[in-house]
Amino acid sequence: MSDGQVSATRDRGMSGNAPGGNAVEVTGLTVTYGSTTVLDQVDLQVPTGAVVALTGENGVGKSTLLRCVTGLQKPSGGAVAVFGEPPESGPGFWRRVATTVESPTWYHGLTVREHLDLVRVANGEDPADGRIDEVCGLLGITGLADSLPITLSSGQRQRFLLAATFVRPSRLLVLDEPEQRLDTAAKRALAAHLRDYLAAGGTLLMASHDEQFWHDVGADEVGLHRAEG
Ligand SMILES: Nc1ncnc2c1ncn2[C@@H]1O[C@H](COP(=O)(O)OP(=O)(O)OP(=O)(O)O)[C@@H](O)[C@H]1O
Repeated sequence: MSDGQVSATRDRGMSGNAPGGNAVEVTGLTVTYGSTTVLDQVDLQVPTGAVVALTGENGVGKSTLLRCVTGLQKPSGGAVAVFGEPPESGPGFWRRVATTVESPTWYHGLTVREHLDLVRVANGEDPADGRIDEVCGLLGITGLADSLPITLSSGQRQRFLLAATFVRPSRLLVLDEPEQRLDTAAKRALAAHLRDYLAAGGTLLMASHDEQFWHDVGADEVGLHRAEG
């Protein structure tokens, strides 16, 4: 491969033939921007119920890979399957997959709580069933319920983004550096929540620069590497 291309290396053991099948299966994924190849023939399997952390230097293509997995970006080549189907194959996809890969646009004038109510209702769930309170509690944003998103600090906004993701029903979480901008206690709480999500049968694919964090979540590391010249 030439400079600017990457390969994926599984640094810890992970079978591509899990009994429950693969929640995510990426085969020969290639992404080019003009004459620059960012991802070149990348393969990745995330077995159902597993947790994988994509790691690697800035610009190596982690977010690009995650966008392709969620169907938010069309690859130049290769194939992606999520629970056996191409991503974004219909509204049902977003009932199974929740992601922070693209930040949503917030509605001016709606509070944190009102946004979370909206997400819950749009997904056919009861906003008063206690789930929002539970998620806000674990992320430490209960006291921000009446705040407008524009008034939040960067770390508070990250907690809010995670909350809006966690109140959606999902079987697969695709998270882009979920630990970013969080303080130490919030990172620990987030890691504990993600472990609970996995214990309940969920699958997690994330990008992360924080080794302690992805160790705490119990992730298998898959390193993306720029190829030598
Ligand atoms: N729309 C675009 N047009 C051109 N190049 C792009 C575009 N989006 C991303 N890139 C390039 O693709 C490469 C991979 O970007 P990506 O955001 O996937 O990296 P990353 O591994 O997630 O980086 P970081 O660790 O900094 O978040 C970078 O060199 C980036 O400049």
